[in-house]
Amino acid sequence: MPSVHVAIAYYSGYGHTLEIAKAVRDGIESVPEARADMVDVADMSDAKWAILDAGDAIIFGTPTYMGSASGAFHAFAEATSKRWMTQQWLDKLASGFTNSGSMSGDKLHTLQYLSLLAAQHGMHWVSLGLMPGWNTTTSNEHDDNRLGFYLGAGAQTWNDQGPDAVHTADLSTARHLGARVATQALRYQHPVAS
Ligand SMILES: Cc1cc2nc3c(=O)[nH]c(=O)nc-3n(C[C@H](O)[C@H](O)[C@H](O)COP(=O)(O)O)c2cc1C
Repeated sequence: MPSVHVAIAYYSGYGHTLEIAKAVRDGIESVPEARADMVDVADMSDAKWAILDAGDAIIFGTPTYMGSASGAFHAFAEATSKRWMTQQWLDKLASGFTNSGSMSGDKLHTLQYLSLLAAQHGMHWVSLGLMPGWNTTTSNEHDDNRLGFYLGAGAQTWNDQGPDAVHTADLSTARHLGARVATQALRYQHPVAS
C-alpha cells in the first residue's frame, strides 16, 4: 500500500492560525494513505527538523503580520538555509496557508513569500485548486475559498475574537488544501503508467 507523509510547518501567535493548521491536518488525514505531522516552528528541535526532512510534502502556514509572514516564521525560514545549502528538500511538494484579521490584509504577499521559500528549496508548489467563492450575487461567505485565493489557502479571523471564531468556510478550505496536497503527493510518488 503506497503511503505519503505530509508535514505542516506552522506558526501561530495567538491560536487562530493553529485552528487552520489543524484543519489542514484533518484534510491530509482524510486521505487513507496519508499521514500528517504538525510542526510548530516557533521552537525547532532536531526531532522536528527530522520530521520535515522525512516529509514527502511540507505545507507552510503562518499568520500575516505586517503584510508578510510572522517574525517567528521568518526566523524558521532563515534556519532552513542549512537545508537550502545542500538542496535537501529538492523535489518535495509544498503548499501554504495564511490567516489575518482583514479580508485582504495583504495575505497574497505572504502566500507569495511562502511559494518563493519553496522555490528556493527546489520544491514543487501545489496551488489551492478551488474556484473562488463569494463573488456573485447568489454566492455567500460560506463558500469554500470565500476570499478568492489561488496560490494557497487564505483565511480571515476577526481581531476581537478568539480562535473558536475561525470561519467554518476557511476551515473547510484548509481541509481541502490538506487533502489536495496529500493526493498530489501520492500521485507524484506513484504516477499512473501511461
Ligand atoms: C504584529 C501583528 C501584525 C499584524 N498584521 C496584520 C496584517 O498585516 N494584515 C492583517 O490583515 N492582519 C494583521 N494582523 C492580525 C493577525 O493576522 C490576526 O489577528 C491573526 O488572526 C493572528 O493569527 P494568530 O492568532 O495565529 O497569531 C496582525 C497582528 C499582529 C499581532
